[in-house]
Amino acid sequence: MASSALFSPPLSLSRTSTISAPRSSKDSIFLPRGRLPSLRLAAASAGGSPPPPAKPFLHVEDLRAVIAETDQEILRGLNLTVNEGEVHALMGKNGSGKSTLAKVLVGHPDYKVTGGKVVFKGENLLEMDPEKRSHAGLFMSFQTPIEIPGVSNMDFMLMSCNARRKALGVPELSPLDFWSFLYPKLQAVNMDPKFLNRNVNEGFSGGEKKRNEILQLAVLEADMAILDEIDSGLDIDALQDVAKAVNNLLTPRNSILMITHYQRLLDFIRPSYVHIMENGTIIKTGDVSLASQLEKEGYRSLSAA
Ligand SMILES: Nc1ncnc2c1ncn2[C@@H]1O[C@H](COP(=O)(O)OP(=O)(O)OP(=O)(O)O)[C@@H](O)[C@H]1O
Repeated sequence: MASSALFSPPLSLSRTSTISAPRSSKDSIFLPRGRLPSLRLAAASAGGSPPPPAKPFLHVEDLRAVIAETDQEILRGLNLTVNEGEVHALMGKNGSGKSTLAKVLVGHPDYKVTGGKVVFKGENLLEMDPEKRSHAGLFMSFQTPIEIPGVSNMDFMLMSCNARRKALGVPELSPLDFWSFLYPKLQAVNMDPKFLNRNVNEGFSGGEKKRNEILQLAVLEADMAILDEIDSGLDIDALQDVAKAVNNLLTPRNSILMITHYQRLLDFIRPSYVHIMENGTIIKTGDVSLASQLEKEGYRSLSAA
């Protein structure tokens, strides 16, 4: 199976077998995800019943990983917890290990885990093969999405969708049913249906590839999406379309870890937390103001060194 099929992930069929249409028509681009923690606190201090405790989705503890071929260590004792319903942004200088973390989490064979643990929805993620991770609800959108010559986009999405349904014991969709399932998602991503007849990502522009990644995410209904620089190569309209589509997919029961270099993405998809990575570990965590500080003062102001 093509690697992107292995790493492109799954849906939460446990909660619904279809993705609902965009929640709000009038552009939920600016959904206040970043306010999740403070809303919890506000509810508690207002004397209402305390909100249920946050449910950990992804728990990474002291994670160490090397490049399989050379044994060069890239992840050096990384800790991270993403709870259900949260959006986390991961920032950091070039080469700090952000994409490596993402690829290690989905089980990319270029890397070997040498220490630590990763629990995803209560299960040991590191014991699962990449396909099982996908079926468990983990999705990764690659920084440079791969092309799959000879496989039409439509066939690829239908196969990926039905592979997960099969794994979860949910009835597979016929091509006709799949079209009804897919059409609102195409609209949410503002993508021309003609891209479905082309081979996966073949000849797509950078922006078209990113939209296609988000369409895959919508089709697979992942519980947790790791989005590696979905903003790179997008013009401002495409960035807004993609951000809007991502926001429309967000519910209180799924989570996002998005890797980015730029605050502008965080203006559209508001994170609950921002983490700064350096030299294979997270050196600082804060709210979205960390990204503003970076924008103004650069990484030198935050460096652990
Ligand atoms: N498969 C590999 N083979 C060789 N070196 C690798 C491999 N994967 C990662 N590296 C190296 O590991 C380091 C971290 O790379 P990674 O892509 O994770 O950084 P990043 O923080 O995502 O960078 P950027 O912001 O530039 O995308 C880099 O020095 C990179 O060259």
